[in-house]
Amino acid sequence: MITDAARQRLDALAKPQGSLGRLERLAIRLAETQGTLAPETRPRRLVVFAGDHGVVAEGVGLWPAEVTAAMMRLMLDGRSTCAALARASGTEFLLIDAGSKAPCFPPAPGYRDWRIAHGTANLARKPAMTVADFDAAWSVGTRAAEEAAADGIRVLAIGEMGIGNTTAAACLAALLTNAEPATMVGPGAGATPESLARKRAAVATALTRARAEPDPRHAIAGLCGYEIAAMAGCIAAAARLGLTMVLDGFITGAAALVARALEPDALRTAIAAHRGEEPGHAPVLAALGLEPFLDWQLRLGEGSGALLLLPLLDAAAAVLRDVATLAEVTGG
Ligand SMILES: O=C(O)c1ccc[n+]([C@@H]2O[C@H](COP(=O)([O-])O)[C@@H](O)[C@H]2O)c1
Ligand SMILES: Cc1cc2nc[nH]c2cc1C
Repeated sequence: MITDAARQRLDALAKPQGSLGRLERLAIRLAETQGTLAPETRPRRLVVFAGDHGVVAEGVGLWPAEVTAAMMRLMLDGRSTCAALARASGTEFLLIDAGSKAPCFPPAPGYRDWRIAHGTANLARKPAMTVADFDAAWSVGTRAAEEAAADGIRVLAIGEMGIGNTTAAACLAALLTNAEPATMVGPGAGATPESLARKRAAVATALTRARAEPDPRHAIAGLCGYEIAAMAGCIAAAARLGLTMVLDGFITGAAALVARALEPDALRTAIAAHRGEEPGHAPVLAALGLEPFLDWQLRLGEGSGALLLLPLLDAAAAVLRDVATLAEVTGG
């Protein structure tokens, strides 16, 4: 099995066993995702899925929905954090609009306007989307993964942008881990005590409705976001296609829960980049059974945490590939 082979190779290298610490665990996980002791980390691509959220009308956060479009514009101009970090790590960048309220931007190589709708319904009042729209958004993600595979991408970093999406993610995380809703609610992109109280109330109301829904797809669709559904579809498809995927933060984690709920093998090639500051992220990762590799107090989103792991992924691959074994050195 590849896990044992990778462990044996790392133990045989010209270094004290285990001396590269957690880099060795990353090397093993990377080898597992590609089924080889010579994994590749390039070419690679960051896909950021965008969407807007009707629940913003409840006053659940600090920022207006217009910030989603403003950040998308900045991403396309190459001036957002994720655009800068993608350049710094030699990673292609693609922005996929699955359901934002943004204006139509001019066609650009790094931009796909694959919108299913222009924002979700307010999940505190009614289901966020229909199952048909959920399936359509899932297919947007499938298409993104298939395009990446066709382009020869080996590592797909996955992230999102969407004002209000920590509320949707908190709902999905509570539903799919069976947690108390309040444990999944945090400040997101910023909060006041009042906005936090409104967010807790919105999540509790939506959860009561979703938990009464006998069909899991209906329950999920009623809480979801277009970018979250698209990420879930992308994760499931990337697993099927054998693409190594690097997952970003709390919202991406919630999408991974959705993916696994609908396709049990969806995390076969997934690596969790980091454990972030949002309080629900750690329990989500625990439920996913994924070990986060960075603990850097991140809470940005945009795939930023996934991009930060990529140089370490290069390092892990280089160790597996380039370091001699002790037997080669000693001739034994
Ligand atoms: O990735 C994370 O863990 C993360 C944690 C907090 C906030 N965010 C980002 O902030 C936005 C959502 O925050 P909010 O408060 O509007 O729900 C969205 O664009 C996310 O990318 C992301
Ligand atoms: C400025 C800003 C940038 C972001 N990037 C991802 N989520 C975000 C939320 C805000 C508010």
